[in-house]
Amino acid sequence: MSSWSISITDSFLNSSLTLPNKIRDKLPDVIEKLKNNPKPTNGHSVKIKGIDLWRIYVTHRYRLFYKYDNQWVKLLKIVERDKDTYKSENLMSIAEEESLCVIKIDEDESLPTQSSFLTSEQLEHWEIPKEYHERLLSIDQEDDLLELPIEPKWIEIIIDCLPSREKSIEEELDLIDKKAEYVLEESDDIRKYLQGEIKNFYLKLSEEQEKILNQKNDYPLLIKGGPGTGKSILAYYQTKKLLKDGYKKILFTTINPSLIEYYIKPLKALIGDDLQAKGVTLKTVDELASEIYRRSYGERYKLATEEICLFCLKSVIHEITIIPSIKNQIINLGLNYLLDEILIVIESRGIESCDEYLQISRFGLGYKPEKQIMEQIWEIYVQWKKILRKSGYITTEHIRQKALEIINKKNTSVFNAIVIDEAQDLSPVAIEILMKLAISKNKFYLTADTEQSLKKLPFAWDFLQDENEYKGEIRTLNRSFRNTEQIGKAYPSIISSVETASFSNLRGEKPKIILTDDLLNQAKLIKVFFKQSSKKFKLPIYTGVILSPERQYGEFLARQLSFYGLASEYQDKLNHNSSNSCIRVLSLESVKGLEFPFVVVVGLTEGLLPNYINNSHRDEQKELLKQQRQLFYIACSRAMRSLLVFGSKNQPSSFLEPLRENDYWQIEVL
Ligand SMILES: Nc1ncnc2c1ncn2[C@@H]1O[C@H](COP(=O)(O)OP(=O)(O)OP(=O)(O)O)[C@@H](O)[C@H]1O
Repeated sequence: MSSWSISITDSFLNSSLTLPNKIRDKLPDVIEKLKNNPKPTNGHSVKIKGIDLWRIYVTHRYRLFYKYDNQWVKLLKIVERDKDTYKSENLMSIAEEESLCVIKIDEDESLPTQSSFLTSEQLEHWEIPKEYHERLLSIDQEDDLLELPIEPKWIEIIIDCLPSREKSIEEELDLIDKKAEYVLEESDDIRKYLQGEIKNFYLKLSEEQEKILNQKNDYPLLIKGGPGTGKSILAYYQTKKLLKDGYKKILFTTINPSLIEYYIKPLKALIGDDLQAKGVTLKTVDELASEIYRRSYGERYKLATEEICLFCLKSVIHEITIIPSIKNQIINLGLNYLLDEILIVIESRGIESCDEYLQISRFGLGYKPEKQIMEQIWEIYVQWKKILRKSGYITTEHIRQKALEIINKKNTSVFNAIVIDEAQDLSPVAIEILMKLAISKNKFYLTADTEQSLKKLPFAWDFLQDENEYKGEIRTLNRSFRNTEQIGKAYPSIISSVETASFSNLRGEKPKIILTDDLLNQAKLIKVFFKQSSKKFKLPIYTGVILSPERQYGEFLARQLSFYGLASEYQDKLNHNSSNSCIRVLSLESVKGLEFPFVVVVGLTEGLLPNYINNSHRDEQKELLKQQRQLFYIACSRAMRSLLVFGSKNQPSSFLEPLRENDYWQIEVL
């Protein structure tokens, strides 16, 4: 009876593709043997001297390298036995294998020996789409492969299928060992995968993730954790589990449409292409709220942009009759502060009267005005709303409030379960809408990290705990999977309050900060950084991104890099599209929830990061500074394998100070 579970790596799957068909068919048997007993006592395996690594014969020519521990056998890679396979000393001693029981099979189907870098036969055999063949056949070394504008998945398959040229097999297997593992439920699933019957395998969750997923809860559940701890992953698996448990109508939601777009692929991989048919709705709160609003109030409304809101606010302040000294104080607060006060303090919480406004506990904005001023702000708010309405405009917050009123009146709960990712950026009204749309409050899952809140919103969870009947449970994820150990140690030092989580055992370079005011040289250095990172981690160069605090700066870098021969493109918030053919330059604000192998953050310069908003109160400046520090923290935490930051030499950012005090960053002045 088998007692070991099997996990696999992408490299194992990719290298299985190199196998001739007859040998592929042998894999389930080999895996079954390992399931029964992965130790050399099984009569088929050999331990590699000096390291915790084993190999088992697939056939005379092919070896499967694996590890085992805690009742799990992890299949790393299948390697064809040639002179390269046993480059290293430890692996050289194969004489002992000769006495083992070897599976003898006719290996005629093996591939022809290679003359050029890649051959059409190989590409066909590895099932690389035809459209890429011409470009792939034109290259003559591995480095060129990394710069081809084709989907990263195919480049990774080719790299895994080719014999390693630079690294020893031990080094290569060590790298593979640190990558994600997937669960192979049945030995025969590998054959089904190779025949196209199975498209994906499920990730092997960590113990803490597994525990949260299987927890029986009668309350809303909040899953907290720092960047990269797998909160989104858990949200996907939670959705899958809910379906398995028989829940028919599930809402999966998050903060904006571009993140919804990003989630579609992993959710489909886990659940299937027909999400809607399976009962999973993927929508933002605002999509849901406007659907509800339109059903009652019709389609004839215009959504007020920030510019319109500010313009109307300016005209109200200009025209309103109040004591001049108070008016001056209000003007001194600044239009941006006033708009935040209206949208974040008043509307996002659904405040309906001046009394209520005066009594609420403060959060979000740093500065609390005096009572007299607050009364006038309320008056301005009422007038501002009237002007907006007269001009046919409404705010997103207004739509949410109205939708909530409708839901409260009509009791239109529709979802059996709701999963919310990035809940820290949803307002109390938004969360309340979602709670009301859930038929049962005990199937309500949120993930959040308050250190990653980009808005000045209060954390709706705390608010709901205080003011509503929804008492929930909180669970925390502690292990981060995203970054190398070096990046994982460095970015938390940007915010002193953040504790370093426990990190994956992936290793890389310490992240570098280069201080220079020579922007042309900066573009050249960025190109070198991407080239070196891509080569070091054997990942396609176009998986790298540049994150900029300012559009013009970003556009300049995109132009300059393209000029230096590395195709690059600036993409704004609304125009994100993951490209395989250029380096993307993105705004700092737009990368929440995303991750990239190589990240360059530019603009660590006083005036850019942080960028002071003039005219705001001193307490408010402090809050703004905190927000921008968080933005920098989030940007750096997106980097999976290598991170480079650029700042000014002559106007260094104040955010640099705490980073000089530790040993986690390499700081260089040019
Ligand atoms: N058990 C696991 N094994 C391997 N990789 C994992 C595991 N859990 C998560 N990951 C990987 O870690 C990375 C981060 O996961 P995820 O995006 O879910 O984190 P997050 O907590 O939502 O991060 P953020 O708050 O920064 O958005 C992803 O690449 C994911 O595949």
